[in-house]
Amino acid sequence: MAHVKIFDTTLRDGEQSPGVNLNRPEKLEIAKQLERFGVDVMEAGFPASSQGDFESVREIANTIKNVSVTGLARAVKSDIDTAWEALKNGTDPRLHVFIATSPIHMTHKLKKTPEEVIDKAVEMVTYGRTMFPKVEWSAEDASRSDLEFLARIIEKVIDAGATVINLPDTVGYTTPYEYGQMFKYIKQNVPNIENVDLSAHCHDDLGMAVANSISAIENGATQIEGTINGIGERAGNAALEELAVALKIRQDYYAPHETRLVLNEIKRTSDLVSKLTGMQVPRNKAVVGQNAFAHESGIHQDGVLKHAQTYEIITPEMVGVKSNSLVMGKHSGKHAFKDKLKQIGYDLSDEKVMEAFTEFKKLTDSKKEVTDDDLFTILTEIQTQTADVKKYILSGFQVEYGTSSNQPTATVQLTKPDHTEIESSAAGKGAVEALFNTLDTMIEEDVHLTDFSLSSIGSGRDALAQSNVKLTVNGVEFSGRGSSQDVLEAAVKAFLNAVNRGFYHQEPVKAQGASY
Ligand SMILES: CC(=O)SCCNC(=O)CCNC(=O)[C@H](O)C(C)(C)COP(=O)(O)OP(=O)(O)OC[C@H]1O[C@@H](n2cnc3c(N)ncnc32)[C@H](O)[C@@H]1OP(=O)(O)O
Ligand SMILES: CC(C)C(=O)C(=O)O
Ligand SMILES: [Mg+2]
Repeated sequence: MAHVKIFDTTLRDGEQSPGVNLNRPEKLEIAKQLERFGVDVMEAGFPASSQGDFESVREIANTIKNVSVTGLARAVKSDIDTAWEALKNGTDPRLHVFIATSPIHMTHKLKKTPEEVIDKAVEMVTYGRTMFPKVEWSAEDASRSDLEFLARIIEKVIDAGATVINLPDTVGYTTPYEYGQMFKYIKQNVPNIENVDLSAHCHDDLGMAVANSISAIENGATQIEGTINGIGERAGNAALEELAVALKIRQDYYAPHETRLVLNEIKRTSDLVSKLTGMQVPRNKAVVGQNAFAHESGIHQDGVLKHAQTYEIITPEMVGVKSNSLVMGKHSGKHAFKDKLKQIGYDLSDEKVMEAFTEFKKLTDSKKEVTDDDLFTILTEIQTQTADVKKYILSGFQVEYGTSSNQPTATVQLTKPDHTEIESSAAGKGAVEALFNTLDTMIEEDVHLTDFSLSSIGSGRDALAQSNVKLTVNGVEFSGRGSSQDVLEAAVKAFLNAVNRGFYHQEPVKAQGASY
């Protein structure tokens, strides 16, 4: 079997999704899960882009031991120096340096001639290799580049020491046939290409990212870059879970290519990324959507009952979808609880286990059966929350509303970042709007709501509600999430979570590298 290496960029290109802003504990939690999932390389961020990103990349590189951690850099010396500072203590540090090679990018964005771009690429790869044992070089917008030029620059950067050559379809423009032909051309026309890994990086603007990635594999790519749930810049990147399952299910066709991903970690990885980024997975999404294994119509149900494979090509078990085991409840004790945490993949400090146990017990007072999904939600909150950061904290709220002529009115009590207690009231067309209007009057930053959603975790009247909010704080978009058995409380928590991220991000006196 030929091993196709998987380069995950959820924490870099994935985080470039508008409105997604992960804090340090959240990034670390995703990084740990990517390690369990078995990716070969993870791109933890773009260290030169901000102090927060630098700190996150450094912490991930220092923590993750079984995966090579990389960080992105422009063809700029100071970006490369910063990347080295962040990555140098990692187990297998590698640099990912890029420069655009298409006429449109070189002329209008970089304002450089093709020869200048070659010189810069060679200079920066050479420089990167003075520190990094491995250097990936990306030809940004490769799919719209001149092939002869591409071959020329690739040969030179390999001579300069690049160990991986990545050919991105940066704007999701190419088709599977064209993209495959580009890989074939490079294999045939770059004499030293056999010395390096050849990588594909696809975007999904025309819905072809996974198909393009597979075409690249068929034409010589040895590494595929993508993200969990396909999140990323604009329409996103190639969804790694789809790629991995496609290679597995159609191994009759794609053999000898296979990944080393642990397929039954797919569901947990997808859930974690979705929860922490606030990017909900569409119900009908391949492999991880809620409907991916649901059969609604009679003929299909009949077929599945008679023989599952009539309509089911992937089993839920293969990707780690479990039927909800409702074993935790009011009478469960600490031992069973700790065991359950391990089963659902959480390794918490003793202090956090106790915190989680208290939350769990609180929930069992009002909810008969606590599902794995409920626990996952509680644990994710606890594992990624940050203490000692200045923020708005909800003290309480009341809402008066009904369907008659009364206008819904909310009263909210908050503790402000400077620890003063405030209370305010406002009305709205509905209960949520009344609450959000009230919060608006209390928060000093300029806040505008751009998106709000509510969903239930599991089913039943007593299910937990999860809310996701996107809003702008002083013009910059932030997302927030909150969960509670009460839908209004979930909404308020999500609103404040987004505000606090914005507040922290923009606070001029924020501690360098602290998380929000
Ligand atoms: C295809 C991709 O996904 S590329 C990665 C995209 N990701 C991001 O941009 C997120 C992080 N980016 C950032 O935080 C900021 O853009 C920074 C810190 C990197 C740079 O910020 P600024 O210095 O304010 O520059 P700004 O973003 O406005 O412009 C980018 C500059 O980098 C240059 N540039 C772009 N790509 C490259 C490259 N690969 N190598 C060298 N220079 C580059 C541009 O030409 C422009 O230069 P100019 O200022 O001389 O015109
Ligand atoms: C930085 C590069 C690899 C990128 O994300 C792209 O070209 O899409
Ligand atoms: Mg990209």
